[in-house]
Order: sequence, then structure tokens, then C-alpha cells
Amino acid sequence: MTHTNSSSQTRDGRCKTLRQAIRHARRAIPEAEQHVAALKGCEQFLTLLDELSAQGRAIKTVALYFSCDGELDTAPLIEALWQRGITTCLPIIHPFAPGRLLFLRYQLSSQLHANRFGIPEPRLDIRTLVPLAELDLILTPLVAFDAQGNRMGMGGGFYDRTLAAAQQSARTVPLLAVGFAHTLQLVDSLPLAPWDIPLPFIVTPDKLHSFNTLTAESCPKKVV
Ligand SMILES: Nc1nc2c(c(=O)[nH]1)N(C=O)[C@@H](CNc1ccc(C(=O)N[C@@H](CCC(=O)O)C(=O)O)cc1)CN2
Ligand SMILES: Nc1ncnc2c1ncn2[C@@H]1O[C@H](COP(=O)(O)OP(=O)(O)OP(=O)(O)O)[C@@H](O)[C@H]1O
Repeated sequence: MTHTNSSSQTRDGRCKTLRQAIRHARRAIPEAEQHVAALKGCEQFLTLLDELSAQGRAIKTVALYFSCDGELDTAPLIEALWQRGITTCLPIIHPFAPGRLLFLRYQLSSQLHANRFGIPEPRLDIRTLVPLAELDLILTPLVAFDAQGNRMGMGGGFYDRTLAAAQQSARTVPLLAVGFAHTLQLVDSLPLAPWDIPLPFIVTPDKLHSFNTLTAESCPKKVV
């Protein structure tokens, strides 16, 4: 028997229902609206960078992703970061380790090809590999987020594993993870899992959301 009542569904079932609804809603955003939203998201993100820089936290290397499936488009942001001389990276699906990502330097001349999900990614070239320890900030895709900075992704656990690995690595400054999403991706509550790592910042076109998810020593002052 199929249960439609969300409280009687399993966690996996609730995730699936929510993912489907939000992925459908963001794909339905008209192209012109998507374009304006991406420009606004870019501006919000640059404001965060300026604020971090004013606090002495220079951001030189940023991992982003190539947007798909109605995600808030990162293209204007990537261009803006290039103009600021910031090194940009894109994820590739790890060739051997299931569920893992690698990050490769991405520049205008980089050749992209579609991975097994149809998402453009750079060709694996070891000379362009950027270790997690060298990233200052990771822009994190998400399907849904809540008012506490929790995120739910596409269901592969790729970013959960990446954020966990970054937390466990011996970094002097913790990797700053920033979500990037449409406003309609904010939900009242998420089916959380023990491995979920909340984000300190989530950028939407209309707002920079900041959350108290960092430890005191790693937390940049709140940006209001
Ligand atoms: N733009 C972007 N790039 C990204 C991610 C992302 O969320 N957004 N990822 C974040 O982790 C990774 C890819 N993760 C993904 C996980 C599931 C599906 C997906 O569409 N799954 C299908 C069915 C599975 C299949 O085709 O094998 C589906 O849900 O319908 C896509 C990407 C790396 N790159
Ligand atoms: N830190 C981790 N170590 C090992 N496995 C993990 C970790 N985090 C998540 N997973 C596994 O990944 C699977 C997918 O997790 P989940 O549905 O939370 O992914 P998601 O947040 O939607 O995806 P993503 O992080 O790629 O955006 C789960 O089955 C879980 O067991």
C-alpha cells in the first residue's frame, strides 16, 4: 500500500517526494526570470565576498558547479569571479571512489564534457587538480534548505561526503561552504540525516541568509 501522508512515509520517501516537487518547481521558472535571478544571486555572493574580505578572510580559490535542472545559474558568478582574478574550480565525479568528487581548475579555455548525470564537467587532467585543502570556499548545490541552514541535495551524498572530508582534514581555516539557491527552495522542515552538515551561508537572489553553524573561532561576523 502506498502512503501519501508525509508523517507515515519513510525518510527516503519524504526526501524523494520533496526532491521531485522542488526540482519540478525550479525547472518551471521562466528563462527570463532565471536570468534575472542569477544576476541577483551573483550580486549577493559578491557582497558576501566583500564582507569576508573586510574581515580579513581573503577568498582566492572557489569551487562552484555547472548549474543544471533549473538550479540558480552560476554562469554570471563564475565570470564575475574571473574578473576579480579568483581561481575557480568545478567538481567531477571521482573516477574510482563511489560517491566522491574531485575539484579541477576551471578557466575559459577548459574543455567540458557531460558526466553520467549529463552535467558538464572538465576532463580529468591531474595538472588541474585542486586539493580540498587549497579551496577557500565551496559553493554547494542544493535542492532544498531550511531556516537553520540545513540542506538536501540530489541524493548522491556527494557534497555531504565532501564537506565531511573537509571538516576532517587538517586545515588551518575551515572550508567555508555557501549554498546557492532560488528562494522557492526554502522549506519549513527537512527530513534530516545524521551525516547532514548545515551551511553557514546560503545565497538566494533576494537575500544572503546567514546561520550560526560555525564554531566561534571559524565564524566570520554575521553579515546582515
Ligand atoms: N549542478 C550540479 N552539479 C553537481 C551536483 C549538483 O547537485 N548540481 N551534484 C551534487 O551532488 C553532483 C552530482 N549529483 C547528482 C546526483 C543525482 C542526480 C540525478 O539526477 N539523479 C537522477 C537519477 C540517477 C541516475 O541518473 O543515475 C534522478 O534523481 O532522477 C544528478 C546529479 C556533482 N555535480
Ligand atoms: N559523510 C558521508 N560518508 C559516507 N556516506 C555518506 C556521507 N554523507 C552521505 N552519505 C550517503 O550518501 C547517501 C545520500 O545522502 P543524502 O540523501 O543525504 O544526499 P544529498 O544531501 O541529497 O546529496 P548531496 O550531498 O550530493 O547533495 C546516503 O545513503 C548516505 O548514506
